[in-house]
Amino acid sequence: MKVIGDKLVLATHNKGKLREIAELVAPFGIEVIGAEEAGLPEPEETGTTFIANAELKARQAADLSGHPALADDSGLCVDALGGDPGIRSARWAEDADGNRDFTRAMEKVETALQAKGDDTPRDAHFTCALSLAWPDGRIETFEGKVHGTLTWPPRGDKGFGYDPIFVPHDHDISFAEMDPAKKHAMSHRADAFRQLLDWLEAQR
Ligand SMILES: O=c1[nH]c(=O)c2ncn([C@@H]3O[C@H](COP(=O)(O)OP(=O)(O)OP(=O)(O)O)[C@@H](O)[C@H]3O)c2[nH]1
Ligand SMILES: [Mg+2]
Repeated sequence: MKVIGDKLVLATHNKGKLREIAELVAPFGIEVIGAEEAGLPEPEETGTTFIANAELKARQAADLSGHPALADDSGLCVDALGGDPGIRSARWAEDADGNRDFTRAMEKVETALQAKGDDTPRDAHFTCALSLAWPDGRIETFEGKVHGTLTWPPRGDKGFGYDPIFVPHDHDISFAEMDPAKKHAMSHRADAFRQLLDWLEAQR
């Protein structure tokens, strides 16, 4: 693909995301390198929006690696919790030592929802900002979403993160019970990726 070239850094340290993005990129025959493989540090996510954090991760990776870099900032936004955990979705899973445990993070979400009362709506969405940065300073960012409801207890062992409690609209199984190809066809990440592809197509 001409605008990208033949090498793309996937600027994420999250193995679940890395697997999903590599699968989305696979049909285009571009060689991908993960952030760890490229020896990139994990930047502090100081932005206050998904877009700002995706852009800072992509910019740092492109500058340090000298290759175009694609970064993803994403999270679960729960309506009744004012959009939390939102951009702090990874941090909600961390203990005092910074180790992540998503069983605990899902329990935190459920506890916060139950504290609001039995009739509290369980609507939620995932957001994903994908940012593509080039070493020459160009940057393009796209934001995708998928809406659904939260189920309890967690169901399924596929996917990653909060997938076991998220049931997308018009479905009755969680993202973690779904065949990965099916999640890829409808996820927030797939939505953002489709917009990125449309933009790339228009550049040719
Ligand atoms: O169930 C899920 N299904 C998904 O499809 C999904 N996408 C994102 N998330 C969660 O949202 C946070 C992102 O945080 P985040 O963007 O900072 O990523 P991260 O810190 O894990 O890696 P990096 O890309 O920053 O290196 C992390 O907690 C993820 O588990 C998801 N959870
Ligand atoms: Mg992160």
